[in-house]
Amino acid sequence: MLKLKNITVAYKDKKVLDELSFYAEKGEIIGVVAPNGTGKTTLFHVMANFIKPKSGEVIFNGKHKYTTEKAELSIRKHLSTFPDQSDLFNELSGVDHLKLYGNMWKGSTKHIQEIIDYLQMNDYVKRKVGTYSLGMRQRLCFAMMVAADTSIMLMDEVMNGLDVSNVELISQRLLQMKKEQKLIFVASHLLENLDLYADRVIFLKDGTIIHEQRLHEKSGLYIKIELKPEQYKTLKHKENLPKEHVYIADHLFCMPLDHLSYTEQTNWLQTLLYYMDKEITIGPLGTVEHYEKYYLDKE
Ligand SMILES: Nc1ncnc2c1ncn2[C@@H]1O[C@H](COP(=O)(O)OP(=O)(O)OP(=O)(O)O)[C@@H](O)[C@H]1O
Repeated sequence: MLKLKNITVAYKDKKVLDELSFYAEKGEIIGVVAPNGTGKTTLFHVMANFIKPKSGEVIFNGKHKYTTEKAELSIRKHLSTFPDQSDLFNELSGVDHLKLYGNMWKGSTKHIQEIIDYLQMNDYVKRKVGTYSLGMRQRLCFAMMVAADTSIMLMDEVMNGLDVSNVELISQRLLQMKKEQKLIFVASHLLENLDLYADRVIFLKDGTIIHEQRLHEKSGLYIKIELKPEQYKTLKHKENLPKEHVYIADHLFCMPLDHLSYTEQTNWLQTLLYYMDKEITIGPLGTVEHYEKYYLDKE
């Protein structure tokens, strides 16, 4: 559905994206993760044609590219981007904004009341946006995307400034839209939240995708335990650790369980229980752990 081919973007001589390639299908939610200033927004701006890459191309449905104004218009009918809070009109109401997006993309406003009900916006949606809190504005921005109802949605920092119950509400709606075969990109710093709904999480570094984590495929199980560097050193010295183990960001030891017999797994658990301070968990490496591995580890 959406292909990025060898995308390079540079601001002056600083390369932000470097020959980045990627393919995404409908019905996917893709998390985009990286520290501040790495290039997530730049990537979204290339996909939306707000920035022309120095080289490379964006291809929709195998053929449409941003080559002419006409081609861009036909792509933009199917693609919406998360509004910036500063783009909202303070003198208009939330309903006005939803009608605007509904009319512009879907050519209808009939579906808007359901969105208002779902996102629990009835109390304030008729008021001028200038009176909204940060969280109310953010919810409105998400509601505008839902009103646009496009097949591709680029959501930059969708969960910013939202409380726990709103994060949950929006997460559930994202899952519903995925079922409707939307392709949704979510750039977020709420890493654990991505594990709830993303199919894949891509990690950006040095202008490219350094890791792609597929969340719904069966992935390896690990015993995970917090260890101080001295404890890890002792463990390493005393035990014959398998080379596949990982020690992340000087605090988390992860011991792979795959390929071990039941007895070996039990023995390792007993060994590690000796070091337990807080808790031992068993599970696959999640987005948080990959993040720490790629961005917080020194080597
Ligand atoms: N118009 C611009 N001119 C010069 N440099 C820019 C411009 N826009 C972005 N950059 C630089 O490109 C890099 C990537 O910025 P980008 O906004 O894409 O990062 P990000 O990963 O979205 O960050 P954040 O998590 O803070 O939103 C940063 O170093 C930024 O300073």
